[in-house]
Amino acid sequence: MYVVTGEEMHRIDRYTMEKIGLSEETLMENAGQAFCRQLFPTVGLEDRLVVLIGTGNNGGDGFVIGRILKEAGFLVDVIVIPREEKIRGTALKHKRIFENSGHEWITFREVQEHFEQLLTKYTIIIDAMLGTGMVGTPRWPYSDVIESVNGATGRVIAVDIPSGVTATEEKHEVGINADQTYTFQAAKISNFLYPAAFCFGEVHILDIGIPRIALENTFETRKLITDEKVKNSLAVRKQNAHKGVSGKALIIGGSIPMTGAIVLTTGACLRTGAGLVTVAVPDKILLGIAQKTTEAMFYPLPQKNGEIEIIPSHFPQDKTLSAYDGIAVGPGLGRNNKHNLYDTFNDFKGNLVIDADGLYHLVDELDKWRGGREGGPTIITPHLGEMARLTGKTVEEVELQRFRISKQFAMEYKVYLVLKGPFTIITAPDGRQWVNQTGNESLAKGGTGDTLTGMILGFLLQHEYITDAICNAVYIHGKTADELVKSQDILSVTASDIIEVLPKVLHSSRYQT
Ligand SMILES: NC(=O)C1=CN([C@@H]2O[C@H](COP(=O)(O)OP(=O)(O)OC[C@H]3O[C@@H](n4cnc5c(N)ncnc54)[C@H](O)[C@@H]3O)[C@@H](O)[C@H]2O)[C@@H](O)CC1
Ligand SMILES: Nc1ncnc2c1ncn2[C@@H]1O[C@H](COP(=O)(O)OP(=O)(O)O)[C@@H](O)[C@H]1O
Ligand SMILES: [K+]
Repeated sequence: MYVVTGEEMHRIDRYTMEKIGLSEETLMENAGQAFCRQLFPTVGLEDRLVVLIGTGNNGGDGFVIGRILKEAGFLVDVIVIPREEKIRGTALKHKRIFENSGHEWITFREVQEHFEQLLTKYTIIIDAMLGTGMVGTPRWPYSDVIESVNGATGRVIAVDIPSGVTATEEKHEVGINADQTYTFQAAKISNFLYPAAFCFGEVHILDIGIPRIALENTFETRKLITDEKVKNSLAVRKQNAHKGVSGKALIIGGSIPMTGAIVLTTGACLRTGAGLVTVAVPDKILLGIAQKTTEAMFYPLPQKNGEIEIIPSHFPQDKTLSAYDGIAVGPGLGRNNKHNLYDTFNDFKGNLVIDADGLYHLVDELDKWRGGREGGPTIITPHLGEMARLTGKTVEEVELQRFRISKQFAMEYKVYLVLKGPFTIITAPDGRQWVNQTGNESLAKGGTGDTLTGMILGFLLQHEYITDAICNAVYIHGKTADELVKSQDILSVTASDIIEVLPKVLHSSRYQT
């Protein structure tokens, strides 16, 4: 399942037409047919439907949908919003097919005076006005129609994308608030960017017969993490495994005011398969942490200002770091001391995960990190605020362009970047991206990110491919929240709950059918 911009989708369409030879007319017919196949089980003969049609190919899809619904005997009105003569090209062909089949449509001008009143009679409103070809903000009369539809009571289903929303990382002013969006062939990028994401409602991605090669050959990969991908890529453990080959993890952090974070990271790391976990914390808080992490071992360090110092002499590569396969640094680390992350970890050969306060300190040494470190891969897991700090942008700027900004950063600093939040985006140093769809707002609570860090580290120790490990951790993390809200109020979920249900969710993800 791919995620595309409008421009990329147009390139894919062109490839399909020019290189493969499927005509636009056929694709439009397929799109309308696929839309109706999805719609039919949800409509009854008592429903009153309306299809709102625009000038472009989105409107062309609307004529196909209108024709199929009328042929099937549904009560459906078709309203052309712009002036009729503006309809051209393939959309015009399908308008003629609609008319030649003996069906009638009306113009918006005819009903403009009582349009809002008219909308109240429809139980289903199909929005085929503006698609991925829209530029800027919707002009009149679309602007008024969008407002009226948003005030109507019927179920609103957007064709391909809610009208008014662009398939870009640009801010949109006004858009249809759809209950459902039936989108064609690939998810559209704005589906995962707020506030546009609010407009989409429940999304269904429908196959309209564009061959896979057209997608693979025409844009750089941006994909959804699917249930199937996770199921097929979860790590397995060999029968003759022992703790020494199941991954040795070192988790660095914890401070006097923040003891819980590292407990959560450690718990999650163990629950995702780590063979041995060692926790590096200030000696003064070791005992308290030890009481909560039965299986962990400890690497106590002198505390200064209630925190540890990450400097090469505290973590010598040959005597200490070389014993570990993976390291996570940052949970509860604190911000009082100065650290030297780059020189401490540059030669470390395993995977290095940097989170939370680790990212806070990373900002001070960013220049050194450009191009990546020498020893091995680095994974960073910022939320929007941390990403804003890393890039010197505002949170709003990052939120609007999460894909573009992640990609730029991951490629420049040669890191695997996990930009957290609803629809977490994972970017590899070569620019490939994956979008996660699991999880919910119950995760908006302190400690849930610390848990994710432990899961990422745990999976990195098990998986062959780094991107599989990260995607699977992010997906399972979200799925624990989805599982928890089935029986627990959305306000009540805690980070500890995630660790508690993790074994069950991991098991069910592995064996799901
Ligand atoms: N090209 C293809 O192969 C296929 C395209 N399909 C449909 O085609 C859509 C894309 O078609 P188009 O590229 O024609 O684009 P649209 O259908 O989004 O419409 C663009 C039209 O809207 C007008 N327009 C642009 N910006 C506007 C604004 N701000 N205010 C008012 N009017 C504006 C333009 O003058 C143009 O006529 C997709 O979303 C999808 O629904 C499907 O039929 C499947 C196949
Ligand atoms: N509204 C939301 N929907 C889905 N996931 C969310 C939402 N809010 C937060 N999350 C997830 O919860 C975690 C929060 O991480 P973070 O902000 O680092 O928390 P902390 O630092 O307190 O541990 C991330 O994995 C993020 O993707
Ligand atoms: K639309």
